[in-house]
Amino acid sequence: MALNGSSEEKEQTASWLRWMHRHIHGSITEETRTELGMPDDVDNYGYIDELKAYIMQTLTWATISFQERFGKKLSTRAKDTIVLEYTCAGMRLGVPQSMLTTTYVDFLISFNHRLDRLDSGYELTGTVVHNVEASVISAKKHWITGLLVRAALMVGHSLLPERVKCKYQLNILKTRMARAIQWLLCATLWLVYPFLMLIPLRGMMCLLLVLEPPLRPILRSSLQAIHCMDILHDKPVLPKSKASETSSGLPYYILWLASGKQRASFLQMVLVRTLEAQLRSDSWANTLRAWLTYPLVIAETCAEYAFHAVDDTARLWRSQLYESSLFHSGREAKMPVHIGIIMDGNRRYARQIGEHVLVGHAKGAATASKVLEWWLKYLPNTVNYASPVYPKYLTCWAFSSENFERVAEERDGLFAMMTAEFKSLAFTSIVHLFRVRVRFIGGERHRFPQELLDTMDMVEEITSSYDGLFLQIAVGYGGRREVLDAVRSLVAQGKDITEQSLGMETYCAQRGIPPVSLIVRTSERRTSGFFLWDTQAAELHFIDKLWPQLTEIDWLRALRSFSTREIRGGK
Ligand SMILES: CC(C)=CCC/C(C)=C/CC/C(C)=C/COP(=O)(O)OP(=O)(O)O
Repeated sequence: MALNGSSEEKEQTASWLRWMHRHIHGSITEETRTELGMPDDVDNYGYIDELKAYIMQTLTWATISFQERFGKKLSTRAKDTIVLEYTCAGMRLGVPQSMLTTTYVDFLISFNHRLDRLDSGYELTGTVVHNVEASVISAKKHWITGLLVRAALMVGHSLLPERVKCKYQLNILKTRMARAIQWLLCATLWLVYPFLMLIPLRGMMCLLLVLEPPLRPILRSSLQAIHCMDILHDKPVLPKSKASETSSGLPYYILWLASGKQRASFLQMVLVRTLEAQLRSDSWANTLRAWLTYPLVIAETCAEYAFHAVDDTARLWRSQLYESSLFHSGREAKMPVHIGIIMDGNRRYARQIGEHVLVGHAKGAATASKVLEWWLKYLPNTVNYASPVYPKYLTCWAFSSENFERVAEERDGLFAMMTAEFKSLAFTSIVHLFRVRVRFIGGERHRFPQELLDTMDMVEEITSSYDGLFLQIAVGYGGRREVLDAVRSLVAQGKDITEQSLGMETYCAQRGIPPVSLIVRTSERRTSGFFLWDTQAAELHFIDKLWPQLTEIDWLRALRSFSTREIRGGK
């Protein structure tokens, strides 16, 4: 599951989960439903929330056990993150937040408690387990997949908590021989785990498609199902046309298989190229052409990845150097308390790469998510973060009041993009891990589409109890408008307009957020009215790059630049 994947990736993951959900629902018989006291409600997919929470928690347990058994020992933070990933997925599937946990310690308590309740209350029985097992085993598939599915069931079962394992025995594990095979499988997995981890999940799926062509239509149709569903509104996430074929005539799932958290891994790419060659081999002449050019295609992929590997290593070293000079130099680095970011240059970037302006905005949105990652990345390992030496407040200016005047196509595209990004924010594990309270500031709400407004309300609501860090997103924001609103509010309250009273009415002050200490802006050297009142003492840091080109080093450089400035506040 993508920790910081793109919002599109998260939409896909959620829709995928919901799609599987529907199928599992299909395997639950009327009898089981009555026995479990499940409501007959189709919208609920036949699951009571308790059972959904139980499934999410079992998966959480299995993932953590898998990592610990076959991979490396996990830190508390890593475990917290896994718990949160499933919590976010559970929330997207409609499990009430109160039934899920945000830390590993709470997860253990809650999981054991849930198991106790399931044991003593209604019998969860092996029926559900056996029905799922039967439907998985009996589904029509090629022998390779059949074997893999059995192996996955065996390994998966070995990862369950002891008390669940002995209660819900799988049919395929009844014989001594099967249990010996299970033991062997686990031992083999332990040996090959480090190599397996080099191929991400999408690479594995690609490998399966290479080995077993009958699976291709299944992936195509399930991806169509994924693309056709948006978890909150049950409507298409991507236009249907995108789900069929790419411009080169290959199925759309190729693009999906070739994507990854940041860049697809090398082995994944080799597998994608192999699958492409197979897919192109639809006639004698095409087969010959595809396989003759195959070595060249692979050589090109190797060269591309070698270049990226050098580039990435250099970047990593540089950011590590910056990081250590900032955070580990022995003295406490001086940090801005509140950083305000003006993202500028998306359209120019799109023009530079010869793409539609919305592609520039999409790249810009990806950079905004990366900034969130960089902001949180250097924090100490804690959910109850309280260190005074790190920027606690971050404000990103996403949409200005002037942006309403852009052409309808761009404006509507931006609205759709912001809706997807903000929705994704609500289900981003690091937001919950660091207890980031998200709030939106700005005016002219009536000019935004209802879906965007609902999404903003939902994000604010989901994070309303958090107080670790604060993320403000300015939408429909204009500096003059903010001052005007403050004055109008004072007049309406019949108060005197003084420096002090006006200072209490700004968007930040109303939320208890301190004035901005550092403004970071890309590509231009002006502040365009950003927090007109609350930036009197703000330091400015301009970056001569377009917003989508921003890197982690630029972010660290901004922090370092602030830490070296002498700030006397006029004294
Ligand atoms: C999560 C989150 C905060 C998402 C925000 C989505 C996003 C990237 C909004 C930026 C929109 C915008 C008007 C950027 C300025 O570039 P420009 O269009 O003015 O480019 P130009 O200066 O080249 O014309």
